[in-house]
Amino acid sequence: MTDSTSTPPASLASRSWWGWGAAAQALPDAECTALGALVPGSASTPLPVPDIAHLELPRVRVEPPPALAPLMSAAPEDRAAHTYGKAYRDVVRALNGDLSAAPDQVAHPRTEQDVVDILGWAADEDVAVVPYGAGSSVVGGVEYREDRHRGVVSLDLSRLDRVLEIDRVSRAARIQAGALGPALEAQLRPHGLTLRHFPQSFEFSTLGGWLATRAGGHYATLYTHIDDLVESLRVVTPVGINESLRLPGSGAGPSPDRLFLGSEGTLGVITEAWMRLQDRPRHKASATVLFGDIHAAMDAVRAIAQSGLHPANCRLLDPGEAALAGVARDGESVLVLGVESAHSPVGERLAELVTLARDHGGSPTPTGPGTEDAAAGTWRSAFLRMPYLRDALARMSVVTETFETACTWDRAPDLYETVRRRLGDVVREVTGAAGTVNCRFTHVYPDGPAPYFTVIAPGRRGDEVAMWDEIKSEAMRILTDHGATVTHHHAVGRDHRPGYDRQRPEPFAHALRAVKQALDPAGILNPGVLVDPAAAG
Ligand SMILES: Cc1cc2nc3c(=O)[nH]c(=O)nc-3n(C[C@H](O)[C@H](O)[C@H](O)COP(=O)(O)OP(=O)(O)OC[C@H]3O[C@@H](n4cnc5c(N)ncnc54)[C@H](O)[C@@H]3O)c2cc1C
Repeated sequence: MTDSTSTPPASLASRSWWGWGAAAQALPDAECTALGALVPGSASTPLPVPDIAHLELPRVRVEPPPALAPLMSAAPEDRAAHTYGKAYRDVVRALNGDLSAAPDQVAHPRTEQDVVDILGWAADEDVAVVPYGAGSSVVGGVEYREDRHRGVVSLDLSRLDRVLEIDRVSRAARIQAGALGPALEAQLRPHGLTLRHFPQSFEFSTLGGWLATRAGGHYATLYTHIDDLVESLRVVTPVGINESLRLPGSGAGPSPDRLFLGSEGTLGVITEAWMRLQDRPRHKASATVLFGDIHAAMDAVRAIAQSGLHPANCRLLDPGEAALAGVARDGESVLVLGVESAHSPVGERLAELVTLARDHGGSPTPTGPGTEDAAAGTWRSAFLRMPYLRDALARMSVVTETFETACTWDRAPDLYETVRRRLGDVVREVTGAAGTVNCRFTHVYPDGPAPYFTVIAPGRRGDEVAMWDEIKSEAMRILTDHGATVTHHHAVGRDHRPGYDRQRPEPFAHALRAVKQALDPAGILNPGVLVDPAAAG
C-alpha cells in the first residue's frame, strides 16, 4: 500500500465544529432571525454560537503511549469537533455547549499501520475506538454513549485521502477511505472518470463513511447505494487485515464485502477500497412535471420506476416540500426528472419519461426536453443550501429534522398519509403548533419508493432535543407498523438501534453478535452501534 502523509484537507480546517459544512457559510444572526420569523412561535433571537474556549470539556482520562502521541490530539477544538455527528439533536446540543460526550483523544493516523497500532493499543488498554470519516452521521454513529471503557478515541481517517491506483482497463480505482467526496472526484477527473456517488453530504463525508453506512447517492434509480460500486474492501480489524479479492461478481458463498458494508465501524476500520468507476456523463437533460394530486404523482413515479428507463433523477416532492423549495404553486406536487449518459444523447429517453408522467395526469413545465430545466436548477440549489438553513432554524429553536425509509409500493400511499396525519398530530401535541410534515421520494425502485420526511415546528428553548426525540419515536413506530425500514440510507447508528433490533431477524442478530465477538473480542470498536457484545445479549 502507498501510504499517505498529507495534512488535513483545507476544507476540513475551515469546517464548522458545531454545525454543517464550512463555518463561513453559516447564516449570520440577522438571517437566522429573518428565517425564524417564517416559523410562527419560534424564538425571536438566535441561540449564540458558543466559544469553545469557554466550554467545559470532560477530564482527559487516557494518554497515548509515546509512539502514538504524535498522532493524537486532546486539544479542546479537536475534541469538541469530534463529539457529535451532524443530526439536528447534535447541532442543538453543541449550541448549548454540552460536550459531555467528547472523546478523550482524537487520532489522525497517517498510514494503515498507524490504524493497526492504535487498535492494538486500544484493545490492550480497554479504550473504545470510534472510527470517524467526516462526522456527518445523522444517527449518533460517531458519539460514544457508554461508560464501559477507560477512555474513548475518535479515529479520524481524513489523512488517508488518496486515490492510490487506477485500473483504466477494468475502470476501477483503489481509494483510501478518508477521501472526501470532492477530493476523490478531483483525483479521478483528469482520467475522465467518476465514482458518481453524490450524497447530499458529498462535500463533507468520506468514502469510508459511505461504505460503513451503505450511503445512498443522489441518483434515484439503478446504483442508488454505494454497495453496488464496490469491487473489494481492505479492512483493519482488531484480529487482522481482511482484504477481499477484486472481482466483478462472484457466487462464492456469502460476500465478505457485504459483511463490512454497513458495519458502521463496529467490525473493523475500512482503510481502502477498489471502487467501480464510470465514464463522466456528457449528455444531460432534465424536466419538471407538476401534479395536482400526489397519489397520481405516486402512480406516475411507480410507472417510471418499472419502465426500465432508469432516470438518474426521479424526485417526487409533495406539495409542502415543493413549496419549501420554491418550485411549485400551492397544492402542487413536483416531479423532477433527470437523465444522463456518457455515450449517447438523452433527449428521447427524457421525452419517454415525460410522456409516462403526462399519461398519469402530470403537466410538464414549458421547458422542452433536452435542456437543463430552471425549476430543477432551483430545486438543486435549495437542496444544497438546506443543511445551512437547518442550522439557522436550530439556532431559532425551531424543531427541524428529517427521517427516511423505504417500503413496497403497495404500502407507500398509506404510509405517506399515515405519517402526515399521525405525525402531524404528534407535532401539534408536542410543540403546541401545527408545524409541517413534508415528504419527497429520494430513490425509487421497481418494487417501492424511499420516502424522506421533513418535520418543521417551533420548539421551546431548552426542550428542543426532547421534543424531537418524542416526534421521532412516534415516526419510528409508524414505520414499523407499515413494515417499512428504520432507514433507507442514513444508517442505524445509536439512534435507530431500537427499531433496527425489532426489524432484523433473530438468527441474523445472533450471527452478528458472534461476528462482533470474533473480530472485536475486546469490544472496543464503536460500542453501542448495531449490536451489543455477545455476553450483553
Ligand atoms: C446534511 C446531510 C446530508 C446527508 N445526506 C446524505 C445522503 O444524501 N445520503 C446518505 O446516505 N447519507 C447522507 N447523510 C448522512 C451521512 O453523510 C452519511 O451517513 C455518510 O455516509 C457518513 O460519512 P462520513 O464520512 O461523514 O462518516 P462518519 O459520520 O464519520 O461516520 C459514519 C459511521 O461510519 C463509521 N465509519 C466512518 N468511517 C469509517 C471507516 N473508514 N471504517 C469503518 N467505519 C467507519 C463511523 O464509525 C460511523 O459509525 C447526510 C448527512 C447530513 C448531515
